[in-house]
Amino acid sequence: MTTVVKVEDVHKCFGANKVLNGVSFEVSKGQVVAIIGRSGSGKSTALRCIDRLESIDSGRITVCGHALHSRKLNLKKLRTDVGIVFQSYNLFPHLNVEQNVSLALRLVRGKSRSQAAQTARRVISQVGLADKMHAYPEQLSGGQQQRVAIARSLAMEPQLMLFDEVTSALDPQLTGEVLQVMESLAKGGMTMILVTHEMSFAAKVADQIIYMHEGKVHEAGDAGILRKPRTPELQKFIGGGL
Ligand SMILES: Nc1ncnc2c1ncn2[C@@H]1O[C@H](COP(=O)(O)OP(=O)(O)OP(=O)(O)O)[C@@H](O)[C@H]1O
Repeated sequence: MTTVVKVEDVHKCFGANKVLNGVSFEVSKGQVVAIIGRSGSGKSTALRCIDRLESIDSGRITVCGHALHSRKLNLKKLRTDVGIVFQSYNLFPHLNVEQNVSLALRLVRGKSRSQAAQTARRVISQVGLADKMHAYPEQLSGGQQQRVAIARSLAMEPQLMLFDEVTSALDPQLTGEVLQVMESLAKGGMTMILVTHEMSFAAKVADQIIYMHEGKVHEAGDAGILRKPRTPELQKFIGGGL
């Protein structure tokens, strides 16, 4: 199986705070990996290192064939191969949905206005917002705005999608509609890494669960580790069950 992400013995400090303390894991093409763990365990930092939004102190990370430690790293190509969606949507308020999604296609991918609009319409329909094509962000719910943010990433045709707690700011109903889009992406074969607090979603969709604890991969495996955790730390984290 093709390896899309290889993280090897990664260490990272913020000042005296050791945030990643020897993290290693691999993600194969088409796999969905959920990173779970307590607040402050280093989940988001690990994810951000994969897109080179954070640099690392030691270790190696290879993503979609890009060696992130290489001096020859093509950051622009890395960023087009890897899509990342955050908790905050960061849409342009003065642009409508179609324009928000097509902007990067024109600026980064150099597509013509009509080519970009065509791709935008396809991915906006994919996230279930065909009827909101000309709406402005303020006219959309949080869940709809988050789906636009996902569409914006999809438009770049990434090989890997990273999701950093994308439903944390949403109420349960809106969370459901965003998770549904993520689930359909997973079923479509997209390689995905998600940092999430949605345990039942992780159990349902992820091929691999990574439990981070104090900057390390403390326990990893398929969804079975959520039903039968081996370590007291993961048992305690899951608490009363899914
Ligand atoms: N840019 C930064 N500068 C300094 N410290 C940071 C920075 N980013 C993260 N940290 C610290 O690194 C530690 C891990 O943060 P990180 O966001 O990776 O944790 P997390 O497991 O994703 O937590 P949460 O679930 O609350 O988002 C925390 O102690 C945090 O304060």
